[in-house]
Amino acid sequence: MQRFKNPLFCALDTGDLEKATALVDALKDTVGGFKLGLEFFCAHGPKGVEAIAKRDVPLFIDLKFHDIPNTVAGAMRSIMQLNPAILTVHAGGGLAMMRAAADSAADTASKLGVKMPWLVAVTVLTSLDAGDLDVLGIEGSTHKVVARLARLAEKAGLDGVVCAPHEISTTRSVAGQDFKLVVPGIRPRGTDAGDQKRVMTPKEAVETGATVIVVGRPITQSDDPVGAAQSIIDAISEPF
Ligand SMILES: O=c1ccn([C@@H]2O[C@H](COP(=O)(O)O)[C@@H](O)[C@H]2O)c(=O)[nH]1
Repeated sequence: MQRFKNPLFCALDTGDLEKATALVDALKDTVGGFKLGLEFFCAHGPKGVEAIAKRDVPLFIDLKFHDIPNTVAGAMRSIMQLNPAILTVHAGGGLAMMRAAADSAADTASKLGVKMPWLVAVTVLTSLDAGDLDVLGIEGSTHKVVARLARLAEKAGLDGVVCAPHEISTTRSVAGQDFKLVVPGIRPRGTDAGDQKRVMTPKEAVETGATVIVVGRPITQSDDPVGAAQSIIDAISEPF
């Protein structure tokens, strides 16, 4: 049995709690879950997350932890109190940091008696392209870098990675079949890419093998968020 009713997670990138809760109430029967990120968490913290969690929806808390192993292990103990379904760290924090995160999450889940969330590592942000990697002094294509970081995340015991749709096939070829591929950078045809540089349509991403697709602005900034979400679900013809 799959963990979520469908692969679509809606990113609630807002500091407005009323707007976020209204979107959850409107969309909860349509989408598979909701992603709360830095903007929401910096504005409302754990209490804001609890207000959303009360709606009994799967929550992806996307804080992309990136620090020394001891600090990330502590952050993981704290965030696990909110019973998330998915959590993120940055793969660039390295093997020891990712191992510390995985160990801390597993230990805390067992102490709290809650289900272990999927712990996934951000590889190369979807807002970056080959030119940006070059400027950062990172050698190799986005495919090579994502594959390298995915192998490292798997070795650290993580459940999967966050990658752009373009790297789904490469990542699948270097990691196990159960490895989760959480994929932002999703744009229904005709919608604005904004700051995203590596984008694909929902249908292409799911057909290529995304486990979860993350869509924010094309839904939340639409005049009809429920209609926008439903048309994404309709476009993903394969059963999840
Ligand atoms: O590489 C990454 C990692 C995370 N994200 C997050 O996904 C959503 C995408 O929102 P859109 O409005 O659909 O662009 C957003 O919350 C990001 O923080 C990402 O885009 N890329």
